[in-house]
Formats: sequence, C-alpha cells, structure tokens
Amino acid sequence: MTDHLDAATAGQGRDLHAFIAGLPKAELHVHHVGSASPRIVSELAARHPDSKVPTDPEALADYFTFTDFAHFIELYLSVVDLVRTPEDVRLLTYEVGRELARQQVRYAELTVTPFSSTRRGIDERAFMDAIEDARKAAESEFGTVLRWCFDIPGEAGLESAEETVRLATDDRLRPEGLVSFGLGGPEIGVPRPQFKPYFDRAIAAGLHSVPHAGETTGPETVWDALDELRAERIGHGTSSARDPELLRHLAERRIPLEVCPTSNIATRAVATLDEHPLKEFTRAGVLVTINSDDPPMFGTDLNNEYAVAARLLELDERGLADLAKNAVEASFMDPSGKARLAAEIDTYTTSWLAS
Ligand SMILES: O=C(O)c1cccc(C(=O)CC[C@H]2O[C@@H](n3cnc4c(=O)[nH]cnc43)[C@H](O)[C@@H]2O)c1
Ligand SMILES: [Zn+2]
Repeated sequence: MTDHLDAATAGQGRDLHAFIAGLPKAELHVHHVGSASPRIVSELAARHPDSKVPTDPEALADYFTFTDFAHFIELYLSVVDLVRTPEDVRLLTYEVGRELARQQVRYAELTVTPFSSTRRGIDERAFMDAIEDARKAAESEFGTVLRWCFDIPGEAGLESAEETVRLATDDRLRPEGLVSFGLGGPEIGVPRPQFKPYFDRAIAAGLHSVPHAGETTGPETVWDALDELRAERIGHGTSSARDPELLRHLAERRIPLEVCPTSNIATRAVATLDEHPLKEFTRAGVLVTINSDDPPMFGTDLNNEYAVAARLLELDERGLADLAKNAVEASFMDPSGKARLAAEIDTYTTSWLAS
C-alpha cells in the first residue's frame, strides 16, 4: 500500500489488520479492467509498445495519480486499450479471481464493460467465453465465486447502451454468471434518465439494477437512479449525504450504498478521508457496503478499505464482521449462499475473539 494509505489507517493494532486479512468477505463494487494488477498491466503494456502505459510496475503508481475524475477515466481507458485479445480478457479475469481469493473474498460481483472490448474488435462470443472460462477456473481453483455486472459506459452514448443491453439479454450470448446491469463513467453531462429504456429491458430480462450515481454529481443523480433506473443498490452514492430526505429514503427502503472510500480520494471526488461521508451514512441507518472499485489504480485493496472503514467508523472486530455481513445481505447471492457466508463470517469472528 502507498504511504498515504498507511497514514489513513495508522494507529490501528496489527491485530485488527490481521483480523481483516482473514475475514471472509464479499465485494460488490470492483471493476474488471480496473482490477488489473501492476504485473498484468505492465505485461500487457510490454506486449503493446505503442501504448503510453509504463511497462515498469514500479512506475505505475506515479502513472496512476489523477488530477480529477476526467483524468482518471482517461488513464483507465489507456489500460482498456491494452486488452486486445480474448486471451488478454481470460488472463486478466483469472488473475482478478486469484487476487480476490488472496484477500479471502468468497464472492464478488465484478463490473465488466463488454462494449469497450467489442468496439475494440474483440469478438463478442469469444469475450463471453473468456470471462466465463476464467470465472469457472477461479471458482474451482481458488474457491471464489465471481458474478458479472455489465455496465454501460455512459459517456460513450446511447450506442453503447444499446450494445450493452443487447449483449446482456441475448440468450445466445448472455453469460451464466451475469446478475446485474450498471452504468459507469463520468456523470457530469451524462444524465441518468436517458438510460431508462435500456435498464427497463435489462430488468425485464431478470437483471438487477446497480448504476453508479452521486459519485461526482449531486443527490439529484441518485434520485434519478432510483426513480428512472429502478436502482436496487447505488454505486458510490457519495453525495446522498447532502440530502437528508434521500438518506431517509435509502435507509427505509434498505437500498445499499457501495462505498469506495479510497477511490473517492484518488479521483478527488472527496477532498480527504476525514471529510468522507461514510459515518453520516451509518448514522442515518443506511446499509453501507465497503468496496475497492479499481484497487491497483488507487493503490488499495479490499482489506485496506475495511481498515479505512474501521478507522472512520471506529469499529472493532464485531463491527467489521457486521460490515462484511452487510455486503452479504446486499449481494445478489441466493439465500443459501448468503446464509453460508454469513455463518462463515460469524464462526471466524467468534473463534478469533476466543483465541
Ligand atoms: O470504451 C470506450 O471506448 C469508451 C468511450 C467513451 C467513454 C468511455 C467510458 O466512460 C468508460 C468509463 C469506464 O470507467 C469504468 N469505471 C471504473 N471505475 C469507475 C468509477 O469509479 N466510476 C465510474 N466509472 C468507473 C466504468 O466501468 C466504465 O467502463 C469508454
Ligand atoms: Zn465504480
């Protein structure tokens, strides 16, 4: 982890970090390409010397220093440009599964942007086969269950929405692991309501609605995501803290927020961790889940995000276990999978506290 993150969790006992490292977890907001490890990014960059992405893993931390959200998206797309073949897709996905397993993540919903790959010339059938092949390998070799959220890259326009919903709902293409439908990219200048017809089709096909909203714009975007896109969870939702009525609504309807604290600092959506509204969410009774978003790009991982949350919310082991169980509750796992993972979290915590 980078120095600013060490500082973010300084003062916490080594024991709390060890507890988090072993805690069984679910992750609900983590992007596919945004999870490429420095090793994979540099390997892909070396294969494609026309790219400006550094080939030296050490140089990547500097490369991934963002001036604002738009700069983040620009650099994110430079990594998307490196993923050019179905084998690149398979390797990337398999390695993401390995990294999640290392952190004791038992279940993850990974946000995948198929439009970005198909428009770059990857065959749609080969793309689906690559992610599914990696999903099955990750489950059988590492024990981590992966599920997909296909997201519209909103700034790419309605053409990308049409393509994404087609890929998500065509029975000949739709991958077995697909559970939800999302909307990512910049929010400024990309109003959410225009995507309603595409979300309607995805929902009619049995997918859950999980758009990003309120990451870089105000609470009105979160309302739009709820009212127009029928959001069941909100990606980030940071600006909800500015609207007490919205907080009440989220709490009453138990609509979870997928909070990604370090991401919000790295993209400068929030100025400092101490100004992050996580505590306001919990005080208002909102169901919060903790996530890493694009971990290597933000110099973080899910374990570090739990450590950051423990500091901001002043949590002990039991509080952290409750946070992990929030993600289980908010997930799209079936009831028996939820019960199993919640029980595993309880067993781990009880035996940790007894030792
Ligand atoms: O792929 C393209 O050609 C393309 C063209 C125009 C615009 C876009 C995008 O806007 C892609 C955005 C991309 O960013 C992903 N992402 C990762 N982390 C975040 C986040 O914290 N907030 C919003 N979006 C994020 C998202 O999944 C999109 O795929 C692409
Ligand atoms: Zn995101």
